[in-house]
Amino acid sequence: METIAAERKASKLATKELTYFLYGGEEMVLRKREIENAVISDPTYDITKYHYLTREELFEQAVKKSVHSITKLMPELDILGVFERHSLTSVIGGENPLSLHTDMFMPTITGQGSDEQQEKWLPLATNYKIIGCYAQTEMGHGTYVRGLETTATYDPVKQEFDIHSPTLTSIKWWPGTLGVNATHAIVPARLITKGEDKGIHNFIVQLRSLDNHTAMKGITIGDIGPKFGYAEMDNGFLKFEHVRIPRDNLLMRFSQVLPDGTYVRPKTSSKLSYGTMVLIRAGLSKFSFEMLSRALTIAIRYSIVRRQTQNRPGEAETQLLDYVNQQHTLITLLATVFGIYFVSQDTIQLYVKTQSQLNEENMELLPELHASSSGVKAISTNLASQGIETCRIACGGHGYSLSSGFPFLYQSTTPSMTYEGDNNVLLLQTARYLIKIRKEVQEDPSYSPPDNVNYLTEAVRPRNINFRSPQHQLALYQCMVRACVDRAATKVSQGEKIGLDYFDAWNAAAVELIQCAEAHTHYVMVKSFIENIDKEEVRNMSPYNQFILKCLSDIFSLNYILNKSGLFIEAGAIYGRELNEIREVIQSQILEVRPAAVSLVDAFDYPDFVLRSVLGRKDGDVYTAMWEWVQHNPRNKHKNGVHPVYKKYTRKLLRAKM
Ligand SMILES: CC(C)(COP(=O)(O)OP(=O)(O)OC[C@H]1O[C@@H](n2cnc3c(N)ncnc32)[C@H](O)[C@@H]1OP(=O)(O)O)[C@@H](O)C(=O)NCCC(=O)NCCSC(=O)/C=C/CC(=O)O
Ligand SMILES: Cc1cc2nc3c(=O)[nH]c(=O)nc-3n(C[C@H](O)[C@H](O)[C@H](O)COP(=O)(O)OP(=O)(O)OC[C@H]3O[C@@H](n4cnc5c(N)ncnc54)[C@H](O)[C@@H]3O)c2cc1C
Repeated sequence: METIAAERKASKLATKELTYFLYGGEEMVLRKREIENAVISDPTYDITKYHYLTREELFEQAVKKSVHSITKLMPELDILGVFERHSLTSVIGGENPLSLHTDMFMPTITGQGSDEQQEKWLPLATNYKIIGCYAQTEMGHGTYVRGLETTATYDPVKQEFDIHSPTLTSIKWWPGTLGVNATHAIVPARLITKGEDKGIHNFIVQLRSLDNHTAMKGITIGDIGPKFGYAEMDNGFLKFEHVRIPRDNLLMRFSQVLPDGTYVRPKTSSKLSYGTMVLIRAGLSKFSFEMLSRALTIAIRYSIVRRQTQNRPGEAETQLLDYVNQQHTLITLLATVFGIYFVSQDTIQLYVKTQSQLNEENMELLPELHASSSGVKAISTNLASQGIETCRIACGGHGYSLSSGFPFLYQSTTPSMTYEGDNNVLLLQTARYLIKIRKEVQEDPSYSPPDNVNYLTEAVRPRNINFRSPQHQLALYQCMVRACVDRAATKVSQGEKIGLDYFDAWNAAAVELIQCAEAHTHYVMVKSFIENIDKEEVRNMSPYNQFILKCLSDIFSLNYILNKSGLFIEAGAIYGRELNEIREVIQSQILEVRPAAVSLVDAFDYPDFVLRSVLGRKDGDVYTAMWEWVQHNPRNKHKNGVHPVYKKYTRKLLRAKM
């Protein structure tokens, strides 16, 4: 305990200043803490036995907490804003089984419902008179949205849609909040009118009775069973047998079906019906930051408290975080988590800007938003999931205990690599955009690419390279990414030249395409980090805080160059003989950050209650906490300390004559 206190005392980081920066100011932090304290002091949210609960107990407790927070805490705390709602959800922790209602059901109505439809449905949803979910994925299709099989056939006589699951594979499968709690769903289905298939459109369908919650006529519904994690979420299945809904349950902001069945196409883009997925993708980079920063808070604090091996006679055993390998592992991840933070801020800003333009029917930024949100979602969820597992491994055996907090963080983060669009598929979407921009640059000399794709016209290796220079780092990335995009585009065109059709040529280049999208997204993240720490808000910070952020930026930028040095060398950006210098810069910056490590994770401002970790306690009293935690283990609670399996099985073995 004294070690971590001593490290805090010795750290020169202005922790509070960094916390206020990360959360958007003192007022936000104080409000966050007010909400946290209200939850922590409410016995409904007690987590003492959390890790010992069964799957059904976890689910029931999660629903209880979710309903309690909606009915009691939100009114009491006058919670209205997104930040406050997020603070409440974060401190309650676990999966919020009703989250798809606010995260996807309501935003879809807001984004794709007509004014009349919003007036009808949003008050019901806001006041929880209905509970919604987003039922897009089917047993046979998740990625291929255009291939969804559920049909919505228009009947002009009754002015209704007939919603039907024509095949086994068309059964909706995976949607959260669906299995037990939802009364309604957004159902993407094939709109068929006048015998013509108009493609996927979004419909509102009632699933369960508002009187007794039984399934509506023609609906078969339930929970899909145990998963890798997500025990508190009722991911469900949903089968339609010619379910009838009124015509105006088709969300009609962009396209309509008239009473006689005439289809009115969207004036702008059919892809606006994908808008909710883009919204969630934009937010998943912030989610990735939160989950990885929690894991790092646990791992860094434990690595300061934990000592292992006496390396000099008469001296104390060495702190884990004083082993250079441990420093390299965790401090490069600290750099990564700040990289994710900055790019998540930029992505959300791009989403808001695009959304306001879309409201004026200006589609200009939509392609860039789709490409950027796809790439950033893919890379940030990859980095967070892998980073959490790395943090666990860095904490040895105790990291593998549920009491460490890592297993929950990992099982709660890793599905984000799949949901809201599989990461490979999304990176291919980013690649599609890059190849298209490159084509425009080649065909139109007057065309200037978007700022984040500027390497297509600006990539030059600087003379007398200085690896500590942000501008030089960016120039190296520009050379590398340009080469990756050229390589992928060349492979596609080579395929076409030998007579492959578009799909085969594209598919043959899939690995290079994903690689160029990944490289581009890392460039975007490095650029975001460098540009954000050069902004006035950071420049007004204490000099030491600025210095540490610059060290982290260098580490984030250079560590990727080191790990992907083959791409940079192949692009002529760096030479093999320069790798040692890069290693030395990284190592020196890690050593600069080491004394500030405990304060950097303190700045994330997670109460122990949120971390749910005996290893990550702020006071560092790990072993006491571990001993207290095991007292709750039901397996140790049997009479005389003898588990029933002894009498049932083990005793026979011990007494058998073999
Ligand atoms: C993979 C996708 C995007 C393919 O969509 P598709 O319609 O087949 O389009 P194309 O690949 O042919 O591209 C045509 C054109 O459209 C542009 N585009 C595609 N998507 C968007 C978009 N969202 N916004 C704007 N523009 C878009 C694309 O760039 C092309 O433009 P060109 O100019 O190049 O022609 C699609 O099938 C897809 O998104 N698949 C993933 C499905 C998914 O994300 N499912 C999530 C379900 S909800 C969920 O998982 C919930 C989880 C719970 C939780 O979050 O807690
Ligand atoms: C925890 C969790 C919660 C979820 N919640 C919801 C929800 O609330 N609502 C909802 O509608 N859905 C939900 N989903 C479903 C999720 O959106 C889908 O699983 C996801 O879109 C991936 O689709 P898929 O499972 O069909 O995978 P597939 O599309 O079968 O992909 C499998 C693999 O094939 C590769 N692949 C597939 N297509 C291509 C291609 N075109 N090019 C290259 N490679 C390809 C992918 O890279 C991937 O690795 C959830 C899923 C999970 C795990």
